[in-house]
Amino acid sequence: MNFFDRLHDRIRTVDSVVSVGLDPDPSRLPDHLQDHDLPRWAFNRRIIDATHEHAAAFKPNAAFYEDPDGWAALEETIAYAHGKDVPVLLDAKRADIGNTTRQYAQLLEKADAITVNPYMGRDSLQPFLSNEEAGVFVLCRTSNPGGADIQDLELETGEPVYERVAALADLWNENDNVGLVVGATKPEELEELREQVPDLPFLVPGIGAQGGDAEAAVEYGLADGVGLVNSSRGIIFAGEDDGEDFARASGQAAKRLKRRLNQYR
Ligand SMILES: O=C(O)c1cc(=O)[nH]c(=O)n1[C@@H]1O[C@H](COP(=O)(O)O)[C@@H](O)[C@H]1O
Repeated sequence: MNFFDRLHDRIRTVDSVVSVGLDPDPSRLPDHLQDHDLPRWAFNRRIIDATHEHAAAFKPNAAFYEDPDGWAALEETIAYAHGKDVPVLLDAKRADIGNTTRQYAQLLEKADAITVNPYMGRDSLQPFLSNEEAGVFVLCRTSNPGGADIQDLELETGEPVYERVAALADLWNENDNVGLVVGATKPEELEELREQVPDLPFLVPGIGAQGGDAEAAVEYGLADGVGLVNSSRGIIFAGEDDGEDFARASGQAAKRLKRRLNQYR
């Protein structure tokens, strides 16, 4: 079954478009987990237990796992999320020349979807795009201030680079498996892009810790009701000062976000 069909079912089941970002910054993990063999996995397991009922997806960012223990923690995390029937979007932002990107594409043997970087063009994404089962979210207009440096540059045609990326992603969507990443900090761009590519679901990060616009994220992020609005630190570190009880606040934060976003659906 295609990723977006699975995501559609998951959104219906939990009545939520919340993506819970699993970005377990080691310096912020609770003290009592530091002695665990794999503290990031111990942390994620408790976060998953507390939040899965409100999660349309979990989104681990690969940056928090790129070391031997990290990969082990990531594998455990993905398997555990799948055990709770929650799809996993690996935020890896990958792409490279053909033989290299074919290796990267193996990441999709574990995760259900991935974020990719369009900078190197279609062939650098082909192994991801050819995987009909997997979701491929193409970075389009990112939430960070420096996103403007390249993405907002005007082309000879007058369109900004991010709009060209959206048009290309639409062309690359031969298997109905492509979405865009558009930051909630860019509500006007979200609106324009929704009009430009009405069929592509968006992953919208940048609410919570980055202060983006939750209403615009929902109003423009969803295509036929399908899309994801992500919060990472705002959920997983909600109980940072609560010691052993830290995960309860995460569950509450995920539920609050779900309700807030549902007001706009
Ligand atoms: O691809 C992403 O998910 C992403 C794109 C973007 O434009 N901005 C952005 O913040 N992200 C990711 O979304 C998450 C945001 O985390 P919080 O700011 O803690 O909610 C991080 O994992 C970022 O890497």
